[in-house]
Amino acid sequence: MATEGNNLSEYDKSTIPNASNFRFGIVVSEWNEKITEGLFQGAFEALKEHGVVNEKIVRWNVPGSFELIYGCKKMQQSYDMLDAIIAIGSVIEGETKHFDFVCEGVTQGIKDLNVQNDTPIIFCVLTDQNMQQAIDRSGGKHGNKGTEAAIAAIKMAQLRKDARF
Ligand SMILES: Nc1c(NC[C@H](O)[C@H](O)[C@H](O)CO)[nH]c(=O)[nH]c1=O
Ligand SMILES: CC(=O)[C@@H](O)COP(=O)(O)O
Repeated sequence: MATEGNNLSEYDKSTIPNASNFRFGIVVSEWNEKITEGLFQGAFEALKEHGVVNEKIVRWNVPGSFELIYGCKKMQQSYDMLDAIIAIGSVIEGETKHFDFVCEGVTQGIKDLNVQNDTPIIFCVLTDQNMQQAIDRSGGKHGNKGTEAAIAAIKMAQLRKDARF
């Protein structure tokens, strides 16, 4: 298992650019709220650790992970000064195939937004078989995917800035 043996929150802090001049958006799904709030806290704290002030972080909530697509699209359109956006969700498998369609839909939708628009969107959507797997990846024994997503957002913001010249 890719995450097994690794910790989502561990990284070499010396390799991360100073993010104090970047602005970030975070769109958070309200489904499995305890998980998504844990992911948000991981992302928020990592951004702050690398110099981002509260005023440079915009948060919107959406009902579920499928709505992350529309929420991120509108954030791209509404805030052209954002350097990157983080999409946070937690999809947990149930009895039916709905899990498959939600996961595939949000994956493809966020991919499309990255292709069609210039503000990068980081995919911080957990797709777990059960609640324990989600707990383990949102501040539990495997670390916090929100932290990983924040670092990815900083790196992509820097790449986007460098690519302009
Ligand atoms: N079962 C989960 C959902 N389902 C809801 C969908 O995301 C969507 O809000 C609904 O189909 C209306 O369009 N969402 C999650 O984020 N996590 C789940 O486990
Ligand atoms: C990902 C989902 O929508 C899923 O949790 C819904 O559960 P079920 O498949 O049992 O209806």
